[in-house]
Amino acid sequence: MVKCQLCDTNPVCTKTSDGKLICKQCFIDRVEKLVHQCIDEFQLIYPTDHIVIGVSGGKDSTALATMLTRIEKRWPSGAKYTLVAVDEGIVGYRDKSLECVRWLQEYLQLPLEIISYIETYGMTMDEIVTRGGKNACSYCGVLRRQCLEKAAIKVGANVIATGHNGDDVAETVLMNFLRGDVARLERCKSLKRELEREDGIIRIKPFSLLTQKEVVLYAHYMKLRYFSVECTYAGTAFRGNARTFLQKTQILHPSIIRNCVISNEQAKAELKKEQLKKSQRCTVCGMQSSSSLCQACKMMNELRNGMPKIELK
Ligand SMILES: Nc1ncnc2c1ncn2[C@@H]1O[C@H](COP(=O)(O)OP(=O)(O)OP(=O)(O)O)[C@@H](O)[C@H]1O
Repeated sequence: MVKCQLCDTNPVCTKTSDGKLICKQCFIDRVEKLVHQCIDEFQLIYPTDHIVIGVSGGKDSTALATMLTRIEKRWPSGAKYTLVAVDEGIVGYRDKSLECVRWLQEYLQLPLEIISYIETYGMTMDEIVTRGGKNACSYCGVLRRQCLEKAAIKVGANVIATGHNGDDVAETVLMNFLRGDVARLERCKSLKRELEREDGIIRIKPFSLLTQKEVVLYAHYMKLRYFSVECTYAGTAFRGNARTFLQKTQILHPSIIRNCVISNEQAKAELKKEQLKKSQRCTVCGMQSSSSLCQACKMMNELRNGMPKIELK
């Protein structure tokens, strides 16, 4: 039996990105320390925070909620946590993944808030798709983001934590870079805590420096129950290219994900005045918006009037 290079006791289970052969227990300990260090170094969590963790039932957010709960026990910060799940109304997909969310709530014993598109917008995602419009992900991205904010406001939270991992962030950085979208590159900086909006809701991505592989292994070794089926409406044309490139290159250079995230973090963007959108309140729903009508209200109006501007693929 080859023994773990860290504890010299248990059998080896995996190889770290810096080439160490380690056991299951040391792996769990190592990634929890990495995420704790990231939270600490970039001051992502304050003792007075009430954090809602966006949980979809998928591997990333299931691992995130589990890890934040364990980190809080190992290195108490005093922050408070609530799970929030958005039910987009996708039959055969979200209803199944919500079963995993309910399992997670039992397992972690945290409060859970479920917010749905039907109660918020009067339409399910399935219905939005039948009414046509841009590609489904564009609608879902805007509406889900707003639902998470509404739920955070409802429970009195000031922070939203999501399970985006290093691969997700690096894909977004690469896509924005290839599109030449400097304003978006600036916005996808994931390792700084700053008041993004006037209503005080802060967004944090504590898994930004973990690779997808590390998250999957963590969820596996921790025996977490999660839903691994891809969304019925997933459309990933451009993102898919960035993903394939990063995954292929990562085999030869394991540190590229981390390097990509950190390089973008440290790069100083030259933003033109017109790229800096001033935030105001939507005149219809009152949520934060860059114009007098928020993107969610605009989309819902178009859908209700049968004139979606965005094509569904
Ligand atoms: N329906 C939802 N309800 C609440 N939070 C969500 C929901 N969908 C996504 N999120 C949040 O946004 C993050 C990124 O979502 P994305 O759709 O890119 O899925 P993912 O990378 O596969 O993550 P996961 O494995 O957690 O589903 C998730 O980790 C989660 O924190």
